[in-house]
Amino acid sequence: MITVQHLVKRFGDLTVLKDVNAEIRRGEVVSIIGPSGCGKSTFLRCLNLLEQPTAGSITINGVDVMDPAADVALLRQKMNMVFQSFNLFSHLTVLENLTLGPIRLKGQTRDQAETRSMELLRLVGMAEKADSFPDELSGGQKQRVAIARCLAMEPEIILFDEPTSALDPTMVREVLSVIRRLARDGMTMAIVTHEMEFARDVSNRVFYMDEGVVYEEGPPEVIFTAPTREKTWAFINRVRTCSYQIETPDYDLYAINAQVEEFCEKHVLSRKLCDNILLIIEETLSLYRPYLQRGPVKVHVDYSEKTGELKLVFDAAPDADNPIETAGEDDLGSMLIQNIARNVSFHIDDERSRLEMLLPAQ
Ligand SMILES: Nc1ncnc2c1ncn2[C@@H]1O[C@H](COP(=O)(O)OP(=O)(O)OP(=O)(O)O)[C@@H](O)[C@H]1O
Repeated sequence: MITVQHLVKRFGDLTVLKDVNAEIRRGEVVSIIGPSGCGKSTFLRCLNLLEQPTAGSITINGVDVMDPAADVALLRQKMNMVFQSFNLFSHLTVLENLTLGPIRLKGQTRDQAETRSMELLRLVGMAEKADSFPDELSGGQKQRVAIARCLAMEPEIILFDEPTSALDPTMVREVLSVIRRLARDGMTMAIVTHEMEFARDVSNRVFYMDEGVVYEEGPPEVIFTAPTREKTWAFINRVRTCSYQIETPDYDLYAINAQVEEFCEKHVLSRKLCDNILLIIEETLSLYRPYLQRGPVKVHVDYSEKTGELKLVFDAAPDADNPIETAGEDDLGSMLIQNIARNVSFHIDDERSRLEMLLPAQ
């Protein structure tokens, strides 16, 4: 339904979107997540030309929206947007906020527009407030009215730009329930959100944005539990991380230990976990000693606040073999590592080899 290719957006010297490629299909609910400032809202605003893209192409049902001859008003009806700050007209009643667009832009009669608007207000639980003014409503109520107003334009897709960021928790729930209801009814939606649990259970697909691109995309069960790329994993798990580079076989283990202890104290990790990290690093580095002649080994310690798990990654030259396998099953160090660590895995790609393992919190 919507195809985005090589989308670039610059603000002066700042390149926010470097090369965004994405597709949103009819009936899909896509959540867009990612660190603050990575360009999620900019991406959404480019889709309906609230921001003019610098380069690239966007098509909706095969129609190029960046064609200078494109009807931007019609496009915005098809891809209607719900904003964080509601954007209701404060001098109009709730009902008038809904009927304005259909009367002015879609040529509906007042009667037609009011009948449909009342149905939509019922859908979002706001019919009772039809004659109220926006200032008389809570934030959650305003946002539900804004969603009904958006629906009144019969969009093909709704773009939600952080629809709950300005709301307190009870109101977040009422707005999310309305969005869930629309998802059940098969509405196509793209939702920029910081509500991870919601993104997880409402979407068919999740885009994780980072570095100016859709860095990883997939079904929520993959993105939220087993993302394949490093930054997605770190974001999802709210990872605290530290790294050390070991250059020679005569590395200073005391200095590394002191840094690990400091990291553990800072993140209030248990004494036992800290001792296990120290032990595993010491044993693994000693297995890596022969490779240190050829190049450095980097040690990453990643602690996930969310799962309470600690991941250790040893990153070496691509010609390094799995040092645990090389040492053999009878090696004491290798036995210790296998006893304490879980999910020990070893991968090689063109540039690096990586030995990864998880240490349980308890
Ligand atoms: N109109 C603008 N002019 C200049 N810079 C802008 C403009 N709009 C956005 N930016 C910058 O672009 C970057 C991306 O902003 P954007 O709001 O798209 O990020 P985001 O991922 O939605 O962030 P958040 O999750 O914090 O809302 C930020 O550095 C922001 O300051």
